[in-house]
Amino acid sequence: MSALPAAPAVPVALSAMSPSRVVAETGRKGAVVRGRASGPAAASGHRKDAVCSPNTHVANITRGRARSACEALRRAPASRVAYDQSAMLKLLRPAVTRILTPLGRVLVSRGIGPNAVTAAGTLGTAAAALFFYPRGQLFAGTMVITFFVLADLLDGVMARMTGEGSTWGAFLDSTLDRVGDAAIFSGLVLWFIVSEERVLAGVALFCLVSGALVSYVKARAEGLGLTCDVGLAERPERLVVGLVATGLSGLGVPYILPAGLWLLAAASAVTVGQRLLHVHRQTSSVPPRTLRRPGEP
Ligand SMILES: CCCCCCCC/C=C\CCCCCCCC(=O)OC[C@H](COP(=O)(O)OP(=O)(O)OC[C@H]1O[C@@H](n2ccc(N)nc2=O)[C@H](O)[C@@H]1O)OC(=O)CCCCCCC/C=C\CCCCCCCC
Ligand SMILES: O=P([O-])([O-])O[C@@H]1[C@@H](O)[C@H](O)[C@@H](O)[C@H](O)[C@@H]1O
Ligand SMILES: [Mg+2]
Repeated sequence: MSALPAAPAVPVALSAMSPSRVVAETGRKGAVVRGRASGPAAASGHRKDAVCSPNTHVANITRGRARSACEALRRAPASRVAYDQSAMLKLLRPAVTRILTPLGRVLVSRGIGPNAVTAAGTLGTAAAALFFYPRGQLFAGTMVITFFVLADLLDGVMARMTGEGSTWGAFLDSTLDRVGDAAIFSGLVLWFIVSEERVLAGVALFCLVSGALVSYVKARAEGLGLTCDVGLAERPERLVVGLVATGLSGLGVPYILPAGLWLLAAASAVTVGQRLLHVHRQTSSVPPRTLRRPGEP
């Protein structure tokens, strides 16, 4: 996930930017393309920032790659490019970062690196989900999973703090997230099978698959040099809805788990649709030869 510009991002007359004025700001995960637009957009006093290749960390942005994504955006009609359709929980990131920073410092001072935290977080999440959930220990499982899943925020904090962020770290972080998510929803599927709740087993399976699809669409789009940082239910939203519903159900709250899972299934499906549309809008206005496949110069 990436930090968005502090002020609300608004559509900007990107076509008014000259490539030389497009600057890929790095140093945080999202690269923000900043330009001075002229015309009505400038007169309105709106910020002239557009998130460009937002899921790409500085370590894995080459200037050419950033430029290719920016070019794609630049060619798209401004009115058809949505810049800020992202989910709301990322607004909590600065506060969460402040809270986790002291812990990150302690770990770093003991020689623990971000990749170790990424791996430990995934191992803990997967083990807890596959141990507690199939036994119906939904509250205990949720508490342990919540503890480990927060490592996904801590690793990024540590990477930024130490300047040890790496392309491998970014890749590992995203890949292991898929393992953790799959374990959480597989644990629930197994529990529903054991308790003969076939419909809910199907809904949990749908959440697993659609959540993975949400992430895949974004990764594939970004691999092609496009942007896809949009959607109602990004990973933090999916986790909060899934874990709160499961945890409360474990405490005996009736109907909360089916309600949460159905909500999550619908929100994930909508998010896949939003992302497909976002990518389609970009591709329909970009000549095919400007799209790069990974590995192509
Ligand atoms: C009764 C109602 C109770 C309600 C309780 C609600 C509680 C909610 C509590 C907390 C919510 C916190 C949400 C925080 C959201 C923050 C938003 C955000 O942006 O999150 C993103 C994170 C991490 O994403 P990512 O991994 O992409 O970013 P990083 O910063 O980690 O990495 C960035 C770059 O760093 C580099 N790097 C990283 C790692 C590495 N090894 N090397 C590297 O180089 C690399 O370049 C990276 O690209 O997203 C998450 O997905 C984590 C979300 C956690 C959600 C918590 C869910 C828990 C919620 C509730 C559980 C409560 C259950 C209660 C039950 C009942 C109680 C009575
Ligand atoms: O696409 P999505 O699943 O909502 O969210 C994604 C996370 O799940 C992934 O682990 C992270 O590294 C990506 O940056 C992205 O934000
Ligand atoms: Mg992380």
